[in-house]
Amino acid sequence: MDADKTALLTVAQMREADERAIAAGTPGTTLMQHAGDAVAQAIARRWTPRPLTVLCGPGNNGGDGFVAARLLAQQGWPVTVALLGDREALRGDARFHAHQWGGPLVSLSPDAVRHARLIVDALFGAGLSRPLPDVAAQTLAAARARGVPVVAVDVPSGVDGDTGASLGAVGADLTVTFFRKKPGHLLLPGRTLCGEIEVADIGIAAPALAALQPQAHENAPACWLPSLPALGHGTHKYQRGHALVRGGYPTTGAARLAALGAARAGAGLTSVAVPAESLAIYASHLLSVMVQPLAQPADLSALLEDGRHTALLAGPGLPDDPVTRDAVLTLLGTGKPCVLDAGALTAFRYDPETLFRAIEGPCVLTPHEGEFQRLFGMDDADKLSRARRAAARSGAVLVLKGADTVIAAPSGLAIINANAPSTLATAGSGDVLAGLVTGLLAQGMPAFQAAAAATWLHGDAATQFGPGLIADDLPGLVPGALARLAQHGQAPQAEIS
Ligand SMILES: NC(=O)C1=CN([C@@H]2O[C@H](COP(=O)(O)OP(=O)(O)OC[C@H]3O[C@@H](n4cnc5c(N)ncnc54)[C@H](O)[C@@H]3O)[C@@H](O)[C@H]2O)[C@@H](O)CC1
Ligand SMILES: [K+]
Repeated sequence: MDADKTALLTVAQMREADERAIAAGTPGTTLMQHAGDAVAQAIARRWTPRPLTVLCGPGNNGGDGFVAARLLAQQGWPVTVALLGDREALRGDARFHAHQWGGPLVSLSPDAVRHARLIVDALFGAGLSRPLPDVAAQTLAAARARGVPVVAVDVPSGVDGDTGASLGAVGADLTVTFFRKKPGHLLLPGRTLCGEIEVADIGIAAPALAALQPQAHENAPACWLPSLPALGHGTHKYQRGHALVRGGYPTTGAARLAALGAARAGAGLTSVAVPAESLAIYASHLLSVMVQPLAQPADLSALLEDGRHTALLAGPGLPDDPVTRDAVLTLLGTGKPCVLDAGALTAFRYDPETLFRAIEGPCVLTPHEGEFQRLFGMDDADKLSRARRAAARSGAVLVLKGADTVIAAPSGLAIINANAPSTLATAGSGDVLAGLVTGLLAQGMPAFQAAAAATWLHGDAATQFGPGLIADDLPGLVPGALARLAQHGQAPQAEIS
């Protein structure tokens, strides 16, 4: 897989890709023919012929629907088209293909799906910017209520391709989209509404992608594999970095999970610096991780003078108090790669600018939604925009966690992760993630790539386990996830930038 395959296009970029392909000599009617053909083929691969109703809208999405209807009818499927609006009102390529349709044509209404055993939703594409018309929502809902499978063209109508927001979408079992996915296929609730997603080639030349300069990607090894640390013959543990985690007390499990994450990600040495009174607790549960007692919070500065640490983590298990603030500012003051999570973020809720000013070296912030809002404030923008804005404001790489984790760099480059099973919704799983990022940073991986790779490994580790997963299991599953990277083949020439 090459990184181009992971590109996500905005609605505007997809329109531009269509226009470029047309300008380069492929007529719009041909692109639409290919799009409808891809939908028909995706259907024929999954279902045997049965009564099919194709719901067509007033734009080009509807045009794709007319093509799919014609091709499936030619293969013997009993097909009815239910049109929103008037055939004579259609324009351009859609008008052309609508006039190629000679089969039954009815007006869109819930009645139109009464006898259907499969529905194609070609009402609206990813660019819809106003709520789905009532009759469209009602017709789709009527089909869903009867349990009839729905195949969406481009997106389930009502899903915003840029944000994943629902403008009254009902959802589909299969979504066939064209050329590349859009962010809305991966961001919630769009991702859930899409069902299975198939990306079809409709004849837009791949080099067109470079001109579009995509700024978002779907997380996959191709995005970061070339900068994943590799072991060579004779590698010494001191060449694999030294991760330091600031542990807390009385909450000790979080930092221990994080430390194990850092070690499993491949840091040559991992240490936890802990309040002296908790030394025995940490030491009795960690064998391969070194435990360093701090008699005074100020001892952290002295410990860091040693200079051999290559990445630093604070947050898991720390309270959001002044001691944590000081610890964070001490870590950031070294200029070394830092990861801040949980209490280390919330400690700056009343004064985020102090934190942002202190961020100078490579830094990764890993908030969940609550921590994000405490630090960056409430904002009703979509998740991708919020993560990008927060990265630009803080100067750090943002990992805005959730089932659709967004990793954003201050430059605006972003990666959306779809590789996270819901079993990760368990206490402590974020601590392990913070540790994985730290372990990769410790080995010299750049912050954006380390954040994306850690998010991928975290999800892939969980995927190997299944139900019943707890955070304690995760560090031990990371080696399997690392081993599976080999299946992604040769590293591509260039990762995203
Ligand atoms: N040549 C191309 O541009 C290609 C486009 N393709 C298809 O074209 C789609 C995009 O086509 P369009 O840009 O025409 O978008 P849509 O098919 O989503 O249609 C938008 C049309 O609906 C109208 N509209 C929007 N919201 C409405 C509302 N709430 N109520 C009533 N009318 C509303 C708009 O004024 C516009 O006429 C893609 O999703 C894809 O399926 C594919 O055929 C590939 C080639
Ligand atoms: K659609």
